[in-house]
Amino acid sequence: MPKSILLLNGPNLNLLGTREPTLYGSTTLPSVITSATAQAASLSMTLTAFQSNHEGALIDRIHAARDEHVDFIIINPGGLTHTSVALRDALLGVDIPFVEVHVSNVHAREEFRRTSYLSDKAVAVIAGCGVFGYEAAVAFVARRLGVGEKGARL
Ligand SMILES: O=C1C[C@@](O)(C(=O)O)C[C@@H](O)[C@@H]1O
Repeated sequence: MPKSILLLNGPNLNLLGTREPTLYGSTTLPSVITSATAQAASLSMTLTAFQSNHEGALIDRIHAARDEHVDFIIINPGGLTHTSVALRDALLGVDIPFVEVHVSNVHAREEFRRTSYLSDKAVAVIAGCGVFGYEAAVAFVARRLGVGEKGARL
């Protein structure tokens, strides 16, 4: 079985590419997903993507990931990063390792964006690299899982 990644995007990330472009750039979410899917395949992994503007839908998708034996989750929780105990509990509940990604540098913005309900439980946190953060996350997960690129482990 190839290793599998679930790429989750939370509220408002469907607007990526058109939303506040000075902060988030001009690359759309479908484009990010197409690239990440191809990148994962090139590293002998599968990648499934899901975006929702609804906290409960994201939680349901995380629960389903356990039944699907997903190996790693990459999540940009959007604004739920700073508010959601329930999303934290879902990720801890399924016990699937995850990487937290933010397109913008959340530490260089409003004070409330410096608090994350997920970061202390994430294997890694990537912020401020623009949409390259997703590519970095997929490459990191491959190394962590010991696939692709000579099976190097982090
Ligand atoms: O929706 C988002 C996007 C974001 O997660 C990012 O990718 O930089 C940062 C969050 O603070 C914000 O609410």
